[in-house]
Order: sequence, then structure tokens, then C-alpha cells
Amino acid sequence: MTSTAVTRPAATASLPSPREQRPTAAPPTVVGRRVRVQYGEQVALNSVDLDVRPGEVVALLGHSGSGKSTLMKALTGITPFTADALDVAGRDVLRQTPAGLRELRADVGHVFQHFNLVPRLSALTNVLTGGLHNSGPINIFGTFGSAQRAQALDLLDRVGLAHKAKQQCRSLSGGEQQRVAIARALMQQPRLILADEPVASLDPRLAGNILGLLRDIARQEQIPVIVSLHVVGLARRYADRVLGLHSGEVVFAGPAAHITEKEVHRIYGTDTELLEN
Ligand SMILES: Nc1ncnc2c1ncn2[C@@H]1O[C@H](COP(=O)(O)OP(=O)(O)OP(=O)(O)O)[C@@H](O)[C@H]1O
Repeated sequence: MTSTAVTRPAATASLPSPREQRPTAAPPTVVGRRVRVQYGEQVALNSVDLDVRPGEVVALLGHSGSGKSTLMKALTGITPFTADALDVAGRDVLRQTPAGLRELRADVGHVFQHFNLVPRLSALTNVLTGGLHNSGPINIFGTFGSAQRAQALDLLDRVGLAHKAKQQCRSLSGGEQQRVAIARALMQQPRLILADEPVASLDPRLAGNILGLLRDIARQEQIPVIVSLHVVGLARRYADRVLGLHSGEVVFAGPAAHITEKEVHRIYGTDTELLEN
């Protein structure tokens, strides 16, 4: 079993063009074929195919327990799975050693519903911890280097929070904390961002705000985002494509704009009110 070395992209903070780019025909960052996860007797994910390209946002939709989080966990080998193929960020996840999986996880940024920040630490320090995957982040005095601090500050600026760099995260609003968490993910210089219900704790205006930011990052930095959502309207507005899961099976895969009541019904069974929320 070998792990394939990948070249990290340049630091995201210094990438030049803020111009919006559409998803490109670049090689996919994620290719999954017949991905399957079973917990005991329960099949949580069955025969899932997935392609995600740089620059695009793919929303996972599905009822609670449909397998959205399980799919994300399979992508980095956190959950045991079987598949005909699963390649993520240049690595064959099926054939990774534990060390290879650690390297893969260093290439994948995570954003969570409850932010997972350290509340008593400043926004800047929380962002700096995102760089701990990379080698030599802390000097002999136990502090971060000036280049790292500058990069973290750039990233806070990127998410509109440079002015709150020194503020403890516990005193930031929910939307601000999620922005810090996104900056922390970017500090990893990730090749993929997995956002598991990142707006479930936020009001609708902030939810749009955060999803707009993730979409901009996907476009401008060409870092694809896989995001699980519970609101169909948000997927339609902010995602390029949707994977609709029902009881672990893909029941819709296609452009977000193609989601109509019929697809909502296939994904959720009934509640068409979700379409416009
Ligand atoms: N570690 C585990 N052990 C056993 N069963 C599990 C485990 N993790 C998830 N499951 C089951 O697998 C199924 C899929 O769960 P998963 O968390 O992926 O759903 P989800 O779509 O993310 O749900 P939600 O929207 O509520 O977060 C569920 O039936 C869940 O109970």
C-alpha cells in the first residue's frame, strides 16, 4: 500500500484573482464509484457515485439519516467503506496506509455546524491552528511564526474579519464564528472543503452569507466544496450540483437548477414546502 505524494497549491491567502470563475473542465478532485458503507446490518450508503471538480459546489440533500455525513466521512477514510473506486485530492483512498490517510485529511478542510473553534482563543489563533497539519508551525517558544500570522490575518481579511482578529471566539456571533472556521480550513491550504451542515445554526440571512462565501472560495480559489444542507432553496441558490440521497441511495444527481418539486419528492418523500425555504 503506498501513498501518492501531491503538490500543495500555493497559499490560498496569496492567490491573485478575485474574479469569479465558473467550474472548469479540470480533472475531478473527487471520483467515487459504488461507494458503500455498512454499519452492522444497516446499509448507510449504497452504490454512491460522485464526481466533484475544482471550482464547484456540490450540495448533499436528504432526510435526517440519509447518509450525508457518512458520505463525507468515507471520503477521508474516517468511516470504513467499500467501493469500486474512491479517489480524493489525488489519492486512492482505498489503498492508503494510516499515514497516507493522515496526509489526505491534511488536504481536506472541514467546516462544521457548531464551528468547533476554541472559544477562549482569539480568532487569529483559531485560524493559525488550521496550519498545524503543515510542518513546523510552532517555533521553540511555542508561538506561531510571523509568516504564518500574516497568512492567518490575510485569511481573516478574506472572510471579512481582520478587524476582529484579536477577539476571543466566544464573543463572536454565530456567523462570525463560522467565518473564522472557514478561514481556519483555508489555513490548511486544502484541496477540498467538506462542510457538514455549516448553516444549520444560523438565521436565513447569515446562512446565505456563509454559503455565498463558500461559493466564492470554490470559484476563486478553485477549491471544491461539498456541503450538506437541509434547505432545498439554499442548495438551488448556492450549489452548482446536487446529490440527493434517500436512505443511503442516490435518487437525484444533477444541476441544482434542475431541482423541482418532483426531485424534492424523490429525495424527501413528501415535504415540498422545503423547496422554497
Ligand atoms: N457510527 C455509526 N454506527 C452505526 N450507525 C451509524 C453510525 N453513523 C451513522 N449511522 C447511521 O447511518 C445512517 C446515516 O447517518 P448519517 O449521519 O450519515 O445521516 P445524515 O444524512 O448525515 O443525517 P443528519 O441530516 O441527521 O445529520 C443513519 O441511520 C445513522 O443512524
